Amino acid sequence: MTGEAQLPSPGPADGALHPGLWARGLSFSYRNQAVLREVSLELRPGEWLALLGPNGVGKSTLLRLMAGLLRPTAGEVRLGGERLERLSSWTRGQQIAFLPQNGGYPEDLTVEEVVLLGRTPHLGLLGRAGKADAEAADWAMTQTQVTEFRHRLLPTLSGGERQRVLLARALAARPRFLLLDEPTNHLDLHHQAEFICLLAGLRAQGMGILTVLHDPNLARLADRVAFMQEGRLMALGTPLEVLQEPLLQSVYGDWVRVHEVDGQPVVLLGG
Ligand SMILES: Nc1ncnc2c1ncn2[C@@H]1O[C@H](COP(=O)(O)OP(=O)(O)OP(=O)(O)O)[C@@H](O)[C@H]1O
Repeated sequence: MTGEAQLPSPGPADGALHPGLWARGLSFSYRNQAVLREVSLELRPGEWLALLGPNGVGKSTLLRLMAGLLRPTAGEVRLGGERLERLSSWTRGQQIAFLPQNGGYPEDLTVEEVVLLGRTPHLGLLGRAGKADAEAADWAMTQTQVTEFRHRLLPTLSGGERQRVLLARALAARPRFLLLDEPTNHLDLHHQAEFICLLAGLRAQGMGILTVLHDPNLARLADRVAFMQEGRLMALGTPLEVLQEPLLQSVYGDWVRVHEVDGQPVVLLGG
């Protein structure tokens, strides 16, 4: 575990040194409320990085900054060495897909049409979807098991079904980096397990995935875990390094217990 992340020095070789999506010294305020303070972390290609922390510490804000949807008040985000704001929104959208926590959704489009919206950054000026776009949407619907709903409107789906459709929309862009804010909300245990398998397949294809989660027992399945508290990165490392009882108790209270089972941390409430 590295504790508070060190700022790597910038330079012309950044792209080679940091092929991932790299936040460096990020600070952010909403009006006068400082929400993030000097956060540095890199989402590497092919890894699953889980971001944990209590409510309101700035996790969603960090994801929005890394997606280029907010501008930092200090620090920067780089994609393969290039500053995010130097890239066009098309290029950004092709490379980084973002699933918001409570994003709205179009109520009058079918599942298939919503998933195709994920292809927008790849469409030309005329905005017409072609064969490659249809294939990418089909692939995304298959991955998230929503093909059977393809002709239904979103309001007619259950919360978990809709969550999978919105994940499919993000996947349809076939991005290099996928930023998911509480993607397992509404998912039953079966679909959580399917989601974990899906992430394994995507990582094998080189996709870097950053998920905000509240369940440490899901986060322990990630390659690395980042832990935030009060706008700062408190810990970054393997699940075993980060999911330690003293850290979790200091943040969540004494009722949190961490047991090691087969070399894995298992987090329980009470007893
Ligand atoms: N648009 C906004 N305007 C003003 N303040 C905001 C805005 N969005 C978030 N905040 C505040 O910024 C802080 C961080 O919010 P953020 O949503 O990033 O936290 P979070 O860690 O994702 O929380 P949670 O786990 O509850 O989703 C909170 O205090 C929140 O009230």
